[in-house]
Amino acid sequence: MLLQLQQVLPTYFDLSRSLTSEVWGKDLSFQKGELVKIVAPSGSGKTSLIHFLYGLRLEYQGTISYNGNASKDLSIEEFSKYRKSHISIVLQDLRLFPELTVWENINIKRQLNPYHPEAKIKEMAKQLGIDHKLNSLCRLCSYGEQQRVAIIRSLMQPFDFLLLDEPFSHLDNNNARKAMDLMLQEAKSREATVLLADLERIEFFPYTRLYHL
Ligand SMILES: Nc1ncnc2c1ncn2[C@@H]1O[C@H](COP(=O)(O)OP(=O)(O)OP(=O)(O)O)[C@@H](O)[C@H]1O
Repeated sequence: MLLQLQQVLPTYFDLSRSLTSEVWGKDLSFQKGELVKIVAPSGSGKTSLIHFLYGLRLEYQGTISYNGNASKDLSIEEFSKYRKSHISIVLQDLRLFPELTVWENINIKRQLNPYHPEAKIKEMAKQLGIDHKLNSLCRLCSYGEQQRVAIIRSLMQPFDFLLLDEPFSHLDNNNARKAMDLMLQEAKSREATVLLADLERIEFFPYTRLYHL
């Protein structure tokens, strides 16, 4: 399993951005199992990069390919089918269903392509300290609780790549570490690559490769 970025640059960035960035405009490839940290100050394009990698937006020049297949060459349906088994994500804005419960939000994702049995939802919720919220509507949960819901939801499917956009921004260090441990354990069991884009302050991600955006 291989992820390659070739000369990727948002169409709305000046070419000069690739002179200072270790990612924009560069050729990079990531193998299965790598832990990649992308340090990205606000405004450097962190969310843009994560959206491009997940195929949510295509306003970039250059090529992003999974296993040699350029994602821009796939139709929306083809890429969405590919993601269901190969790429999972925690988006910065989470995109939970506010009118569904915590349990429902997680289980909807699980049912699309189950990697874990239903019982795992409760187990993970307990591990991250939100088991008492399983029957609450998501819109009534704090943002930090919702971040943990999005994290657990991302672990319900099979994946080779886990994309994380500031997943711990509303968590205290203790809860962030627990969430990180769970994600690392899940990634390891799938031999998956984790790509974490965040501000400098995440100290405890045991990255194998580090880039400045
Ligand atoms: N579609 C677009 N068209 C034009 N400019 C855009 C577009 N999307 C993002 N930008 C601009 O690109 C820059 C990077 O945006 P992005 O959201 O990727 O940053 P970020 O690094 O994730 O920031 P933050 O950490 O503050 O969330 C910003 O200045 C933003 O206004």
